[in-house]
Amino acid sequence: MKTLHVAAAIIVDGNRILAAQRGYGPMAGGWEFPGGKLETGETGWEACVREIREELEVTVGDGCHFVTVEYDYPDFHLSMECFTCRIVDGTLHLHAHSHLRWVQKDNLQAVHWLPADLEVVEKLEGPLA
Ligand SMILES: Nc1nc2c([nH]c(=O)n2[C@H]2C[C@H](O)[C@@H](COP(=O)(O)OP(=O)(O)OP(=O)(O)O)O2)c(=O)[nH]1
Repeated sequence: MKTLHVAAAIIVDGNRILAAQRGYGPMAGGWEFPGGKLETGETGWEACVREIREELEVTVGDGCHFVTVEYDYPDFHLSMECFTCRIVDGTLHLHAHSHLRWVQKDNLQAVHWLPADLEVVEKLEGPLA
């Protein structure tokens, strides 16, 4: 089974986290942490910063590795490095998603996360997040 290497941003603003709804493809409608596939030679964090600029037109900083999710979808394996970070420059715009929503940390189940993201959400709800 092929493996997709993805970097995702857990963008934090106080008690809120940014959730993005996929607007196209087989997982359209599901909510995720914005990000995308690593390009050759990139670190996870470099890919995260690039993808967030491309998708949302903002620069993220203060990246801190939070978790790497290993998840088997029916047709591929997902290896997803997730970084907590914050917006340090720019204003949010929608390019790759249909909606954005700031979700309170204590109400993360308010949106329907993609299956691989549930592990991240559970960890964010835990005492050490
Ligand atoms: N960015 C992101 N992708 C996720 C998350 N959870 C999850 O299962 N995925 C999956 C969806 C996609 O199959 C893959 C990410 O790839 P991607 O964002 O480049 O999406 P894509 O293949 O549709 O992109 P593209 O080549 O059309 O630009 O990982 C998440 O929280 N963030």
